[in-house]
Amino acid sequence: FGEGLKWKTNELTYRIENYTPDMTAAEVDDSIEKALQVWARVTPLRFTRIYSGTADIMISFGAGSHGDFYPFDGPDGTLAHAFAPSAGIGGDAHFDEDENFTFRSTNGYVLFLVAAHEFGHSLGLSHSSDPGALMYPMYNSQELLEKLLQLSSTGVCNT
Ligand SMILES: COc1ccc(S(=O)(=O)[C@H](CC(=O)O)C(F)F)cc1
Ligand SMILES: [Ca+2]
Ligand SMILES: [Zn+2]
Ligand SMILES: [Zn+2]
Repeated sequence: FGEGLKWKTNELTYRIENYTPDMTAAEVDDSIEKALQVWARVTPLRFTRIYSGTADIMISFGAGSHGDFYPFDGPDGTLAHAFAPSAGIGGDAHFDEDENFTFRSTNGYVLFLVAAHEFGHSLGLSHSSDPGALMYPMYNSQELLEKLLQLSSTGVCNT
């Protein structure tokens, strides 16, 4: 949505406003953190979690119409959406509560993958035509998951 904008600072805050019953809170926190780390490794950006007030990236789960002009569509179809950088709703990421999000298993959508993709939008990226790319608008989990995991795992070992 409105890609092409860029954040004016490298210090971004994020806030997890609510949780999905599909996973434990710790798994949601971990998926979000890892998804942000993927971008922190390839950009000068740093992400700080806050627990109240308005963060640059407000993360929430909702189903159907959830307060913006892009109501979700029930199970499958759109899994989530995110807004390009700007004040207010800019940068926010919404996840379709009607999806079954999982932590690592393949039955359902891996939240880490979906979040990493959505945060790409939150950072102003648009879609890639390369089917192996994270920003490819289709969810092909296995290949993406391996690619991201080794990416983020290498990130862990050398930091
Ligand atoms: C790999 O991560 C995602 C792939 C596809 C989607 S999506 O099917 O919800 C996508 C929304 C988006 O591109 O963010 C679609 F266009 F609706 C979200 C995350
Ligand atoms: Ca959906
Ligand atoms: Zn929304
Ligand atoms: Zn996308």
